Amino acid sequence: MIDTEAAADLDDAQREAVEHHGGALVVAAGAGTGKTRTLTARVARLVDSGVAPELILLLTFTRRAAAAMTSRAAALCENPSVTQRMWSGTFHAVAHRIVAEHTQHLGLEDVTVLDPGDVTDLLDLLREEQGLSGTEHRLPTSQTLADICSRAVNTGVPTRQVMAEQFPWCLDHADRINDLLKAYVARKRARGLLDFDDLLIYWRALLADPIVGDRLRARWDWVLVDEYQDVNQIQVDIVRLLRPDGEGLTVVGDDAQAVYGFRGATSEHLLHLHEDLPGSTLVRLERNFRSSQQILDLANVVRPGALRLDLTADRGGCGPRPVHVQCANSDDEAREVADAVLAAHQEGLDLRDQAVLFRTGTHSNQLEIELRVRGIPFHKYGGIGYLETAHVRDLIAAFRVSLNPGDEISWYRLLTRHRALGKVSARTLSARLVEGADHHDVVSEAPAKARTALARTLELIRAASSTRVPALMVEACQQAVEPLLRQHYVDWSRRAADVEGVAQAASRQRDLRSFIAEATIDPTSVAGDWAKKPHLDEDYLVLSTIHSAKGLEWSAVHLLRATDGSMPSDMALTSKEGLEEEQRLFYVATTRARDTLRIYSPMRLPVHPTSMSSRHVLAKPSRFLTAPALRTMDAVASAGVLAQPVASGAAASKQAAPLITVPDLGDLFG
Ligand SMILES: Nc1ncnc2c1ncn2[C@@H]1O[C@H](COP(=O)(O)OP(=O)(O)OP(=O)(O)O)[C@@H](O)[C@H]1O
Repeated sequence: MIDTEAAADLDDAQREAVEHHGGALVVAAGAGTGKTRTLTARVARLVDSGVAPELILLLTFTRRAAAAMTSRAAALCENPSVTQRMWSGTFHAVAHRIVAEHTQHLGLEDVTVLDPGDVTDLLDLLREEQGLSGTEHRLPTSQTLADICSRAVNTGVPTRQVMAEQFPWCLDHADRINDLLKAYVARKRARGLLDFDDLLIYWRALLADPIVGDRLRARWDWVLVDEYQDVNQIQVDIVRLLRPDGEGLTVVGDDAQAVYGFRGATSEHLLHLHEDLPGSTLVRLERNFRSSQQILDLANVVRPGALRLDLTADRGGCGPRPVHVQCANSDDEAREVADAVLAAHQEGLDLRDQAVLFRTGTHSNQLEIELRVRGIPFHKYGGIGYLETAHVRDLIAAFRVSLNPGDEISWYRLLTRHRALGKVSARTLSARLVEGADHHDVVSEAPAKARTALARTLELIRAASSTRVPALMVEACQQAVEPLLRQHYVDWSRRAADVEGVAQAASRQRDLRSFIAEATIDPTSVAGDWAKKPHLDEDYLVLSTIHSAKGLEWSAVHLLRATDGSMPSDMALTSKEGLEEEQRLFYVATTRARDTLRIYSPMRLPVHPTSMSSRHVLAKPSRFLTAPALRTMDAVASAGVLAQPVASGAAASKQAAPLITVPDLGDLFG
């Protein structure tokens, strides 16, 4: 037997968590204190002590985290079979596996997962059917309706209350919205379609059933959950149903890093679990192995949350204090960042060990231009969402109709990719295809201009459906979608490699259905894994939203737009919860840095976040940069600020006016 603790290099508190026996274990830990390492070592330790990997379930927040932790645990306990035998994945991926195994119990013929794009397509389709898409009924967008529905389902709060609290402008339409959402639920049930929330609801329902629930509980003796602060109520219920008395349960989290309130998560779940399970043990990790004490001094001041954790740096020595850089405007901010990145690079720090973080994708617009002009390579993560993976989802839609011709939403998606087919025709024709209409008839019912392309698509989909060999099926689907996508996306050349990559990965699968479910559940990471990414040996600067930077670390971190309205985002200013979540994001951002941290506050910003317009407003430094926080930092004025003439009183207030007035050309469009 190998000594897993020694192999994992643990400190006393981490070792206590790894070796814990009996009763539930709640590991409450600050940033950089080795939560991931502790969880991984605990898995390795269990296997090492003779637990069969099949009896362990590891639930994580992303697919990538599950894969990384499983392979690290396998390496630690020198048992490669762990990667195949242990149950691990995101809540949604595991839910899909369980639901797919129990279709009969749930009265489902097949499991078709709707991704968020499919959900809005289905809502669009229902609005059309109910005559609600005309301009006389100005209903909120389908995206807003989907958000209201998901919020209600995840929190158990009725839609009317959700609207009153979070979407007050929708209240005038509450009855119509509720009718539409009822129709949405009925259609999903009738067609066996499951959105992401349904996956969890169905899993919870299976666990709540006395017979099936007992069988499922007996499957795992050990349940370990990462990032527990980000679970929502349904996930809490699932965890509690899996381990009702807490025996064999380990949860790990940090209440100050809960940043998924918009998905119904609340930072309180972590502490509630400890309170609700009297026999549970709470282990606190406060020793930080990532950052210098100077960075932690700031992090400790900005850290919110009920768990009073004070981080202490494990590493000795003294690092530079974080720097607060006051900039004249966003161009000046971009120049300052680029200068600092290049200076550090010249001193030997790789670009990839430096990162620029921001609250929202648009905050890096000016910086991206600056980096291109200066020839600094960069890669941007996060904030891309589903739009960026649309082409991958198009290919997946072709796979889905080949496997299940009753998948109306995927037909609809595929048909709308045909140039001469509008939404109305696509809707009518997809309904015909679902009925099983002859493909020749469907083609003859299409608008004349669309017939040739449609005939070709349907022919290839028929070929794909008629083979059982995954590689042949994938090839036919790829042939079907490529010409459509080439016409549909202006930036096709950028997207082609993703489609090729995903097709190749799909053709290697033995179980195409699971692959499709996984790609539907997590298209960004699936596309990211197979799509063209920078080579590992390439050096590039990382640009990332704070959400996407969670769990990561760099030597140097630059945090953009620390101004009120950007961070906290003005969308969050109206509610206490919203503001608290922004503060947790600020904490996540500051704790990503190992050695240097620079926080930028431009004094004026464009009126519209995406525009390069000449209209600017004055911006105040973020309210999170309180006096105690600033005392832990050095203040620096950017070159742009230093170059400005000193202004005071009335002159200073004039700074709200643009520096250079550009004609707005509005008269041209009168
Ligand atoms: N006992 C230890 N000895 C040395 N280094 C450690 C130890 N535990 C963790 N580390 C290192 O500290 C850093 C942070 O660890 P890890 O990513 O597991 O922390 P975390 O708590 O998940 O962080 P966060 O919540 O901020 O993302 C990593 O570089 C890790 O290798």
